[in-house]
Amino acid sequence: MSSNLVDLDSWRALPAAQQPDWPDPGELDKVVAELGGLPPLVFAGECDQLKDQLAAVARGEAFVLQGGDCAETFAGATADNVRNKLKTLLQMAIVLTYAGKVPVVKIGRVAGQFAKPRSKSTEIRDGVELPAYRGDMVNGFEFTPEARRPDPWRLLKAYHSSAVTLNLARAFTKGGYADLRQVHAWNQDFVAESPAGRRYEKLAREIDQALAFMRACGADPEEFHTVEFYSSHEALILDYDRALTRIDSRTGLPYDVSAHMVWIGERTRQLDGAHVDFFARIRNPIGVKLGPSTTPEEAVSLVEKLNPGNEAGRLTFITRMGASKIRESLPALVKEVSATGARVAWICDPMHGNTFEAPSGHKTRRVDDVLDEVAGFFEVHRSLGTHPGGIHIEFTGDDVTECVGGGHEIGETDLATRYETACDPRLNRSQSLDLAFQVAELYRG
Ligand SMILES: O=C[C@H](O)[C@H](O)COP(=O)(O)O
Ligand SMILES: C=C(OP(=O)(O)O)C(=O)O
Repeated sequence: MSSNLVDLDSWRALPAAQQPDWPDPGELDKVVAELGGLPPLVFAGECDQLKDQLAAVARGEAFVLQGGDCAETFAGATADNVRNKLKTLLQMAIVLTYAGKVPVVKIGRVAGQFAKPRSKSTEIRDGVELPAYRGDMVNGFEFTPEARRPDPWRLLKAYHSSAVTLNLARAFTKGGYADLRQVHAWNQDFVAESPAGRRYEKLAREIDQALAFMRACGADPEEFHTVEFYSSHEALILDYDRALTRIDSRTGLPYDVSAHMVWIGERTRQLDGAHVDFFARIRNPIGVKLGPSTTPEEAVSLVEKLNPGNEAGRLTFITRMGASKIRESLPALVKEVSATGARVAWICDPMHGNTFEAPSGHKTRRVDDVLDEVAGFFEVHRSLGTHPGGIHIEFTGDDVTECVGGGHEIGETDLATRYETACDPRLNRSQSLDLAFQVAELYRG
């Protein structure tokens, strides 16, 4: 067995946070063996293409739009859901590209985002205590002992749901749906009812005119007809991502081919932990979430462990500080990491530091806080002369009522109207477009 493969299992000797308490390890072994024989979901060469694009992001030449569900569900792997999510991502990307005048790297939180770290390992309702829901990859959302019992066979279902989702995403992005001539079509069901939709429609008309002019000049580049779209998820359940880690036939190097990009979450980025060890050995572009408690020394140590060769595009820091903390917590991290000469892309997750519980008991976020954290992210990087490289958001293409505020002024008492998330509150389509317009203005400066 090559040294790479042997190294790939060294994480098993280290503490691994947030792992399910599988009732029967023997069943897990059977699932892992079966997963290990299944085809890759992505090609290592595509991972390298994304790495090149993230290198451009780190140089300030491109901008990341990374987003999707907080937690994907097996039931959500449908054509309508994938199309609606993609449609919103494409609309946001168009706004950023046209209004922000910057190439946009489109990465979905899709086709693998089926596992969730939790603040508490159990949940109590009316005196009944059950294991917390950890995502469809682990257990069921229903509050029953049967549903909440971790089931390793769900790992296989997560693989197949990921394959279905990725297949749909590839079909939509390469098969004409993402053609720029659809720029109005993506908005048809939206424009009348939403201020953001009407604002988008004005921009779409300008784009149409620009496209007509380009065609009249004889220009009709392929980039107008398809888009590059990449998959990503938090590689939380290491048995899943290890089983889908394969040696690339071109380079002899290991890639986690469950997705183009994977990231380490805020709760699993321990320097001496299993996740950092595993991530240090795969060659994908990788991300690490950094919360307000991150010290500059930790950030520098993460660079040293995860990208000792200072490979361009390899490492992205996804900061999730909270609107009230970003302006004080981010500068020292950026300064210290930049002082080492590390080639790191910095993107902002304006969601996870801004969660609170509404009086109704729903977890929610204020759109104003989301917008303010992104503004703070740009302010810090502009003041330091570094690059605000992108945003990482939880959104849906549906008109859910999960985050308060935005163009439709959703109030805390409206949350129950259409609260559908399996874990954390997501921006709805209108709120997502509002965010894209603000980011475009911030990017232009
Ligand atoms: O998405 C991130 C985490 O999985 C989530 O915020 C945890 O939620 P909890 O604090 O309700 O466990
Ligand atoms: C769990 C997540 O975020 P964090 O690790 O930053 O809490 C997430 O992005 O789903």
